[in-house]
Amino acid sequence: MPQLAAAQESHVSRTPQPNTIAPFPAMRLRRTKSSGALRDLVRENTLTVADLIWPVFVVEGENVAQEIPSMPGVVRRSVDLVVKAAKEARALDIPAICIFPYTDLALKTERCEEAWNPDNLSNRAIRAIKAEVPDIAVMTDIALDPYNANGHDGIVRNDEIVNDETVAALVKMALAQAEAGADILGPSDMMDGRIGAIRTAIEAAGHHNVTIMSYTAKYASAFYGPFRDAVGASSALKGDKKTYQMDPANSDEAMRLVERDLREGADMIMVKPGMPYLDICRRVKDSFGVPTFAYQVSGEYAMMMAAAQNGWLDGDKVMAESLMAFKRAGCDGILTYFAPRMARILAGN
Ligand SMILES: NCc1[nH]cc(CCC(=O)O)c1CC(=O)O
Repeated sequence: MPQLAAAQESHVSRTPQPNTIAPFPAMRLRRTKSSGALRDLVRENTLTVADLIWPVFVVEGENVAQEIPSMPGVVRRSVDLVVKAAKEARALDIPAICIFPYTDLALKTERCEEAWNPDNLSNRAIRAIKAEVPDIAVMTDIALDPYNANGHDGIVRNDEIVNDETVAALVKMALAQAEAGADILGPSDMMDGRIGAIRTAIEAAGHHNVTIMSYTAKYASAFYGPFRDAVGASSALKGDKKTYQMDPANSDEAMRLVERDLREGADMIMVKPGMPYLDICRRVKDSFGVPTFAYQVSGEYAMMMAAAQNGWLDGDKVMAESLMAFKRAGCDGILTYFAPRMARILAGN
């Protein structure tokens, strides 16, 4: 068991002691289910709008909203419309928005220089949001894939994703994002040593309050397919990401990664994808008691939307149930494309 403090939060599960179970009919577990009021009283977890982080896709242009066929209801927005979306999100009390750029093919290179361009699409979006909606937290993604001719999260040399050179590039990318005004940096690259390197660099640059939410337990998953369409990385990617993202068969390894990232300076930990990895969320929360987040990824969103569009599932209900499941699993918050839709329902409209 890692040495970091054991979790004491209310949402940590506790097993009832055997002597609290009375024999039937002294105990009828249906009693506390017998009305809405009673169910409200005994509910163990709550989902609120404060739990939601909204991932949005940014594209060049003005007044542009492009549909993404594999993510019904999600669009790529030009910077002006991203600012508008941030305003809407803030009006709904969504605390954070996360920026993902769709990069023009012409800007994708093998050295990925566009990633740390202070005026790249992502950094322009961050600046524009912070200028007009200063009280929404802006989260970023740190990985080279949107800028990489190879589609990989790291620099590729002789068919290898080279770790240390990639970390140096990620540090430059992180600094440019912090400089643009990002509140939460989200390293999603899965290189070794990146959290420590980024933390050291942003401290040295004076960004003491810039937080890091590490994509710590990020699995090599087939559930990212629609996202890669959304950011235009599907066609670029050669091979797979198994030499850096986690093996879906592993769970102990995730605990080692969490401990490492916390020691290197991560403020918050993320598990990704979400629904197939709720056991990992629970282990992280129980073992470390630190701010724990899950990313309900594009493929999870696409599955639910496809079934709802066919009339096979009730879209609103599966959305709400799936998000509550993250709270039950110990998460403090969820990155979800459903954020505005869920927020509207939580607000009662
Ligand atoms: N490193 C980039 C990144 N950041 C978030 C996602 C996936 C998000 C989603 O599927 O919704 C990915 C894709 C990948 O690793 O291939």
